[in-house]
Amino acid sequence: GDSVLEAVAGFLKDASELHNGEPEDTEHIYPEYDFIIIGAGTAGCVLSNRLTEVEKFNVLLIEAGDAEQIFMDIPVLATMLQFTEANWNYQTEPQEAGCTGMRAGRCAWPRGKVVGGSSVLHSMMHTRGNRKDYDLWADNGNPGWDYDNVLKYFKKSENMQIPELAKDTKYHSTKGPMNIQEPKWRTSLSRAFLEAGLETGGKIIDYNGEKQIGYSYIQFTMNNGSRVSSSRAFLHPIKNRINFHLSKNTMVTKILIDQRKKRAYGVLLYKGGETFIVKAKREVILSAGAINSPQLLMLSGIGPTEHLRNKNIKPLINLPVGYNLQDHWALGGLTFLINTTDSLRFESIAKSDNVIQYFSHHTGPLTAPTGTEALAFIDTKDLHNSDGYPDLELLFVAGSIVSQPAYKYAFAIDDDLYDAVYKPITDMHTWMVFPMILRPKSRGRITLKNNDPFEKPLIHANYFTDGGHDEKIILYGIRKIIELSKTKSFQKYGSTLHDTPIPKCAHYKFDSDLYWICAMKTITNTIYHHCCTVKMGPSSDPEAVVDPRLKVYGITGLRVVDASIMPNIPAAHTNAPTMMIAEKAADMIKEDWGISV
Ligand SMILES: Cc1cc2nc3c(=O)[nH]c(=O)nc-3n(C[C@H](O)[C@H](O)[C@H](O)COP(=O)(O)OP(=O)(O)OC[C@H]3O[C@@H](n4cnc5c(N)ncnc54)[C@H](O)[C@@H]3O)c2cc1C
Repeated sequence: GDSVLEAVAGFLKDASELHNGEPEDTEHIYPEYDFIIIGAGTAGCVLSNRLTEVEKFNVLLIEAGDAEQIFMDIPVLATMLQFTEANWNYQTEPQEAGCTGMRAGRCAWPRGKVVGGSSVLHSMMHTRGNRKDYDLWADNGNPGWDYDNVLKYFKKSENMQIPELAKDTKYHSTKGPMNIQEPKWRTSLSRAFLEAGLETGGKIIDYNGEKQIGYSYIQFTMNNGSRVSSSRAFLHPIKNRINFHLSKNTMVTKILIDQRKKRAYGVLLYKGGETFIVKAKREVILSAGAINSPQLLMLSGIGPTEHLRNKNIKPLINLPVGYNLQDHWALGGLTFLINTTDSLRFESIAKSDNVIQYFSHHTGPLTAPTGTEALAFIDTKDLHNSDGYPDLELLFVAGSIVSQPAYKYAFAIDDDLYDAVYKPITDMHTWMVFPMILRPKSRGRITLKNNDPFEKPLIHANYFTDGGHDEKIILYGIRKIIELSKTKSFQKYGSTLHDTPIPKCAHYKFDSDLYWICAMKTITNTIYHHCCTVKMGPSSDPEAVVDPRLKVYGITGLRVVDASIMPNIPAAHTNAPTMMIAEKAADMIKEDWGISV
């Protein structure tokens, strides 16, 4: 077997690779740079890499959080990271319909506050979305964002390590910095999910290939069994570029704007107890993510005039910043009990043998990303069209809320609800599927609580406020999952629906449509794809904040490049689309400064 010594050696090697690989915290920040990028998240890391390819550009990347740590790379620990300093720890405001069974009626919205941003907390699922997502962006007045144009940017990041998929060179590449793998270890239940899909008329597909409808194991942003954050893929390789500085533990509190020229000329920073100004010769680029980017714009006077006045901020440019908030969410409690021991449970993962195996060889159950193993994309309006446009995703998990003590806290589920419904099955082997809406019609909003940059903004998720469309999609998903549970493939495990009703919904007949609609509004789970709060659109679009080249309307020297510019949420987990946005933005920025791409 593997020796403890071998594991210790492996651990030390991993730790020093990470420590020596991440760019250092720059000691001397210059008074001026060509470009200042705010936020070292998914987008900020990609941009920093691509812009510093041009030797005459110098770049300062500013990150509020600290360095990435070794335990953050262990895939099975992903959810635990939410309890560290690396999480901004946001919560939604109480709302009329969703999240009512979560603690104080608030859903937890974790976001990465660390070098690598949310790509350090995320579950590493790599999905691009559908051709129609991007064709629609283009049709709505954003030339250059159609699928044929963005495909090359999806490919540019990618280093596809799954051999069968790498052969499809029209859709995949092996030349980019971001490794894509299948995990080295998975439960047998994930195969049951795919087989159940086949039994009920589905197909197995590469959802990042030509067509998207069907069932698949998940492709992950992993290398050799551990996480690849955006920082590992894009910042580590540029550690020694002399035209690149990274400042960690540094908050941008304001974007500075010359009011006469209407030009962004720098940022106000807070680091180590000091406040100071750094100027940008060419551009300030905001990549602080879908919650912090709108917050920082509003703090700087760019936003809805009335709202800014109410918060004692001098309005400079009236734009609908913070509106159009979109997300993917699901019923989080649809649990099936099994009569075998094949699910992923915390106590069986956290065994010393597994830990030793992980650090010796990067294999075993610690390489399983939070138990999410397989998925299906479904077009509920055109079921038999393999080239359809999915509005529903089924996200299979080889466990459930009872599989790991941390889940209850991560999802912020109310104690009484948990005790009534889940405590009785705490020790059982289970699986679940998130019935996840992909193209919601409900729209939320980010607002400021006040004008203090250290105060959290307010998140109005507004789930289920669209008059009934969104709940029907999730309901369809619930019915489909119950159908899958009854197939031979899942009956091999004796799968049965956990049927203890949620007390709040117990006045409806269990398993009736009304019961499930009540359940989804009670145990509402975000899938963490917050986006769209700084919408890209043509000048004729009253909701647009940035133009199709991602420049903020009415001002020069300021772009936004991150998940907040998406006009509509794609039918995808949003990390890969955010990398694509940053790859494309880098080319646009180079072009605009006379560099041929
Ligand atoms: C728990 C979780 C699980 C997820 N799972 C998946 C998944 O499996 N697959 C997937 O595709 N997507 C997933 N996502 C979503 C994905 O991670 C995000 O869509 C993506 O990382 C967004 O990138 P971004 O660049 O827009 O923002 P971020 O990556 O969040 O980067 C923003 C950065 O800006 C920094 N920042 C913010 N404000 C300031 C300031 N004032 N000054 C300085 N720095 C600042 C932040 O600290 C952060 O590092 C998940 C997200 C979470 C939170």
